[in-house]
Parts: sequence; structure tokens; C-alpha cells
Amino acid sequence: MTTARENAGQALLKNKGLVVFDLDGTLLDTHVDLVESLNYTIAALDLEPVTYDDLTHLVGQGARVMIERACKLQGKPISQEELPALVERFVVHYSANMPGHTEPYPGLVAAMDRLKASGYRLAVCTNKLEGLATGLIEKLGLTHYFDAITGGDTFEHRKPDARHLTGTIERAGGNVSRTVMVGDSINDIAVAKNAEVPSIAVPFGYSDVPVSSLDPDVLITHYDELTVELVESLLKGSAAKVAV
Ligand SMILES: O=C(O)COP(=O)(O)O
Ligand SMILES: [Mg+2]
Repeated sequence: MTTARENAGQALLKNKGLVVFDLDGTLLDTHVDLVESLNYTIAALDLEPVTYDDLTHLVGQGARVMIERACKLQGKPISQEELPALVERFVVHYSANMPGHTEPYPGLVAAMDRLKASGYRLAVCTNKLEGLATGLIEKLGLTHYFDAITGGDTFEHRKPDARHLTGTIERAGGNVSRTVMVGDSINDIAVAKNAEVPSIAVPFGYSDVPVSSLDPDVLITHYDELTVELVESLLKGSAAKVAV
């Protein structure tokens, strides 16, 4: 028989806090598949392929904006009426190829294992379409790690609007005052600031500016640095501010 006190202790251990991850460029290295599907999409308009370097300027606001920006970049801005068919072309191609070359960044799975083992919940807050995010995470066998996965089309508002992050926290059964956000680009650091949540930046994703210039609370260069101690120190407000 467990006592009420032990039960309360168990419950606390299972919900010590929440770590929310961005997806593209943070959890998963998706660049090969994003570039392939984007180039397949714009080839329908006879546009030249974009490069990986271009991608850092194109991603961040979901497929619709990515396609719009790519067309503009390749010299053929498109109208709002033309967009839905192109988004559909992208989604069909990307879905059919999942998981493609996409894989978790080095050390991520071990970091998620240690956070979960010490009672943290995990969630995903991405501007990718929710269906693509859940499908991709499922194909990689990672769904069981997350208490919530929300996309750019889940709510009426998306990153950097605080409501995307606070909605994700609510779905994951977390608490804004016990949440840390991990991301690779301006939307992630901005959404964390807007929701008043500490942020951790990673430099290996798709930012068109150095992530340190976005003023995250902490910058890590490898998931080996994402320790329980780091998350706890951020939640206590005692992590050393990153030197910019
Ligand atoms: O797909 C995008 O444009 C952005 O996705 P992210 O929010 O996971 O970085
Ligand atoms: Mg990202």
C-alpha cells in the first residue's frame, strides 16, 4: 500500500515541469526533405531549385509562407489564389517521402530519455502543419515522448504569438511557470519571451542570423548539454545568461 504522501510524491515526480521543443531545425534535421519537396513544388512553375542556404530564409512560418518566399526568391511572386494548389503539391510530396532523410539531432533521444526519467514532460510547438509534424514524429517512432504536438494550424495563432506556446503547455498538462522552450530560430525565442518562459537556443538549425543575437537565456551546441540540472536552473531563474 502506498500512502497519500507517496502518491503525491509520485505525481510530482511525473510532472516536474515541461520542456517544449520546436521541430524543424531543433528536434529534427529535416533540411534535405524540405528542400526536395519545396523544389518539387516550385518545379511546377518552372522555377530553379533553391539551396540549403536559401532554406534558412524560407522556413519558419510553415509550408505556405515557405512556398510563397521561394517563388519570390526565384523571381516569380505568386498570388494568394495560386497558393493552395502548391501547398497541396508540397504536402502530398512531403508526406509520401516521410521520414526520408530526416533524423533527430545527435544526443536528442538520450536528452529526452533523461528528462523524462526525472519527471519532465515533453511537447512540440512547431509552425509546421500539425498533420505533417505528427506524421513525421510517428514515422520516426518518437510519438510516445510527447504529451502534446501542436502545429502552425492547430490554433488560430502561431509562433511567435504567445498563445501557440501557452496552448501547447495547456494541452501537455503543464504550467507556464514550469516550462522551458528549446528552439533554433527567431520565432522560438520570441514566443518564449512573449509567454515569459525561459529559452534555450540551438545553433544547428535554420536561423538566418546567429542565434546568440536573438538573446536566448542559454545557448547549447549539442544535446549532451541539455541536462536536468540546466532545465532546473532555468526554472529557478539561476542559469547564467548566455554570453553574446
Ligand atoms: O516548417 C516551418 O516553417 C517551421 O517549422 P518549426 O516551427 O518547427 O521550425
Ligand atoms: Mg525551427
